[in-house]
Amino acid sequence: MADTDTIVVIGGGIAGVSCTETLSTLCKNESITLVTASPLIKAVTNFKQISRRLEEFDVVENPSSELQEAHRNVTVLQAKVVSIDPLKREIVTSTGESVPYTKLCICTGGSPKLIMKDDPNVIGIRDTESVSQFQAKLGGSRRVIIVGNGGIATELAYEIEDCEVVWAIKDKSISSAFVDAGTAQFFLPHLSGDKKVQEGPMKRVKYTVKPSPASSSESGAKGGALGPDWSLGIPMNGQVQRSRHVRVEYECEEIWRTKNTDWPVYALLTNDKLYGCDFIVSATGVVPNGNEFVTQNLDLKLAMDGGVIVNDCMKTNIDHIYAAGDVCSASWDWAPHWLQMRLWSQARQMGCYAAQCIKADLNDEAISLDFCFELFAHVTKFFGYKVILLGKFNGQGLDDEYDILLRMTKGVEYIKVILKDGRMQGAILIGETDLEETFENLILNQLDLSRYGEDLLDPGIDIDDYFD
Ligand SMILES: Cc1cc2nc3c(=O)[nH]c(=O)nc-3n(C[C@H](O)[C@H](O)[C@H](O)COP(=O)(O)OP(=O)(O)OC[C@H]3O[C@@H](n4cnc5c(N)ncnc54)[C@H](O)[C@@H]3O)c2cc1C
Ligand SMILES: NC(=O)c1ccc[n+]([C@@H]2O[C@H](COP(=O)([O-])OP(=O)(O)OC[C@H]3O[C@@H](n4cnc5c(N)ncnc54)[C@H](O)[C@@H]3O)[C@@H](O)[C@H]2O)c1
Repeated sequence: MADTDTIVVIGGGIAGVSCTETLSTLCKNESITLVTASPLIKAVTNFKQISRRLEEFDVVENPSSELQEAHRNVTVLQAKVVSIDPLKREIVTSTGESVPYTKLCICTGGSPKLIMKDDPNVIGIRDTESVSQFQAKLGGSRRVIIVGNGGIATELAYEIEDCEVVWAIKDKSISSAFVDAGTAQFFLPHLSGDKKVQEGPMKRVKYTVKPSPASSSESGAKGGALGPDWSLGIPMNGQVQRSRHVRVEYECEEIWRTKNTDWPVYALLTNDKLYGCDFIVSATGVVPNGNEFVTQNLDLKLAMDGGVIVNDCMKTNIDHIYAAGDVCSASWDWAPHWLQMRLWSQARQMGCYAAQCIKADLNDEAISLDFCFELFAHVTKFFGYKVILLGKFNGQGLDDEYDILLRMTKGVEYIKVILKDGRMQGAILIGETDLEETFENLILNQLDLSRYGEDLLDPGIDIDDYFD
């Protein structure tokens, strides 16, 4: 049970845990209570900075006792929060327990935005439980349809084996939530045939689930979102031995489904094609759990995407209440080369920064926006390749008034640079290019690169020598 001077954090995902750990270090004399619906909580381990902005780390799911043991001023309460009373400054859990707070940080994540809720033939993937459900269904399947064109769909299209895959996308090219049509071309050969054999170690974050006696979450609440490398070590095999092949249906949506004796479900696409399949994966994005606590009492302002609006101090519109991670919408004036994407790295950064803001607030100190929000930087892996996205990597917000430099070696690497008025605005680096550090600097320092022209990507020139 929390005492009266407690900072409360809601949510045991990466945002909530990062916030709690940072608070514990910064505010040694305060007590901190993490209230989470899930029995397991996330932890970042082996954190390494692979460049100034790109982070490498492993992620584990631990029993909450480990957090309490490591941080003496932290108490973890496994409970679902059902309401927040900003006047009494307390939260109430589903078991009726109330916990007072001095400061509160909402880190309740998001929920999969499914094309059809409550249809057993349509599943989404968010947490460990939903992956188990997916694996079990896939094991007995001959054909699945993937709907959606973002991170999850891209990973599944690569990972699923021994099962026919139909990938139905609204766009003209695959993986459009991350890359443009030109870059997607580089990945197309990997939709069929053997998977890429990894050469050497990958600079990439890793996800591990530690076995724990605890298994069910409170009141059916979902666990934290899966993250980096969630699919590694998770066999994704169907029931028919066959070589990998993904059939992509472009520019269509799934509009209607029915049952039949041959297949558990038939899906009609807007291009008039009808596919029978065993089940449909809806990998169609995330809705922030922003409105979960909105009541007459708690008029939390939400953005158009459903996220809780936060300012550059991670504060919501309600006094003493902060938000971080997938649940929030960053509503400050973004730096020219930053954008919000609901990603693991941003959830961690926002959680840590929210803690710094809370500490500053408690001590009446000023705080300025953390430098991690100066440049968008994401490292991931698609189709077996390391993928690094920097700055305005797709020319976002540049109104098509930019130049593109490209370098591509089929099956090895793909480099795309976005330039405006000769200055680098963003880049996509696929493969082991080792250009991330130099490009980060070039985006941040806005050096005029006009005189280098295409030499900028000439493989015969050691670009580091130019700029370091
Ligand atoms: C399949 C998958 C793969 C992904 N892969 C990547 C990747 O490769 N790279 C990457 O950067 N990002 C990836 N992401 C995104 C990343 O996982 C999320 O952006 C990040 O984990 C969000 O963290 P969070 O703490 O904000 O929210 P969450 O992880 O969703 O955590 C929310 C927490 O709040 C708790 N909660 C919710 N409501 C309540 C309540 N009322 N009371 C108490 N507790 C509550 C939940 O139980 C949970 O513990 C992936 C996501 C998925 C689903
Ligand atoms: N490697 C990575 O970095 C990685 C991997 C997996 C997931 N994630 C993150 O996890 C979260 C969830 O992943 P996700 O793939 O579900 O979301 P996403 O936001 O990456 O992609 C959602 C996709 O679904 C499409 N879509 C939306 N509604 C649709 C509809 N009705 N019909 C057809 N298509 C529709 C969108 O156009 C978009 O292409 C995201 O925040 C994502 O960034 C990241």
